[in-house]
Amino acid sequence: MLNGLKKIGVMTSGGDAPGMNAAVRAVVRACSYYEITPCAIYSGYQGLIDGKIEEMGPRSVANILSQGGTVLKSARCMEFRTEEGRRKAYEQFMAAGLGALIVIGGDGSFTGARLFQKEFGIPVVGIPGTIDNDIFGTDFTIGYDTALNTVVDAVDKIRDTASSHDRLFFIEVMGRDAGFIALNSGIATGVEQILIPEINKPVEQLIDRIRQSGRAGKGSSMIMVAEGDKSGSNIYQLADKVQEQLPEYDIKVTVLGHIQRGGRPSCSDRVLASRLGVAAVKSLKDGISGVMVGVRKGEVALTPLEEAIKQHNEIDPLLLEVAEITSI
Ligand SMILES: Nc1ncnc2c1ncn2[C@@H]1O[C@H](COP(=O)(O)OP(=O)(O)O)[C@@H](O)[C@H]1O
Ligand SMILES: O=P(O)(O)OC[C@H]1O[C@](O)(COP(=O)(O)O)[C@@H](O)[C@@H]1O
Ligand SMILES: [Mg+2]
Repeated sequence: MLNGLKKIGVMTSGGDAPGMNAAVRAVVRACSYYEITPCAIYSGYQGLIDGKIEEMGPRSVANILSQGGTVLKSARCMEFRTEEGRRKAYEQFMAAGLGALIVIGGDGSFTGARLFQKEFGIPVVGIPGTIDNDIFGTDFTIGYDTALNTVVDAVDKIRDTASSHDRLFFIEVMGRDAGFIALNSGIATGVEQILIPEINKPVEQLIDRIRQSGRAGKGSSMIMVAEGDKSGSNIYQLADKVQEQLPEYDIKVTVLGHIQRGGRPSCSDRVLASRLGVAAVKSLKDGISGVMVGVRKGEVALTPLEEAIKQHNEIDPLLLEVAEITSI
């Protein structure tokens, strides 16, 4: 026990992501290593408000490293968005004797954590866990690599049937606000077009490119669409618009959905989660809070939560160029 820090609470919050368990395990084991008592807070901020808090030890996290989902459960909690909800959470936090909080989640969870620190002086540290990879201050978020592999596996299968029937497929992947999954998995699967929220591509341009692909001798085509793309009001409407202009094409739509959030974490995600879990505990132990732990250029790096929330990772234009060049 250092700096008078006796107990750290850890929770997972927002959309779950493969590798969250590996992060929980690392936090719990690092706490035990530094003689701090780790406490599980179940179901995110909702569990904190409801006092679902339990002491853990190194054996409580046995065999969760390789499991998808989160053993701590996750939630989207409206009540924590209110001052009253956060006060209830504070009361439970103090009643459990906690001295600091580690939140594994996305930008929304970090916004809540920052408010919690600001309003009640609770030291908080964030660990980026979301498949979307849309958190500023880290090159990779926990769950992203696994989700990419899941998408690549699924899209390869779709390519088999698309090419057997000479069909045009629209495939929707997750990414409410960000196109990282779509862009990278799209390059990896050789799709013909990639639509992402960061780039506004007019439907007419998309149709021209599909026609060009046809003229170039392509029998099948796949269009990767990030959930947050605004080319149509949704992927079905977009496919309908294209079908109107290209009646000769046999068009199908596949929405990959929550399959992308499940499954055993990849090796990269397990290592990333382990590194960040340990780094989060070390940071609190050293008296540093109000930050997110991430990895930049291969090194663990701390970013003020405020920056992690407000800023956004940019799409690499060179990747867009690679997608364009390799799909002709
Ligand atoms: N502006 C906010 N103020 C307080 N709490 C918030 C805020 N935004 C999000 N949260 C809390 O964080 C939870 C997770 O946020 P959400 O955006 O759903 O997921 P993620 O953390 O993955 O981005 C929310 O359900 C809510 O409890
Ligand atoms: O299961 P839900 O709550 O519908 O969440 C779906 C969302 O999960 C995400 O994959 C991740 O979102 P968060 O990181 O904000 O939790 C989004 O791209 C997607 O819109
Ligand atoms: Mg989010």
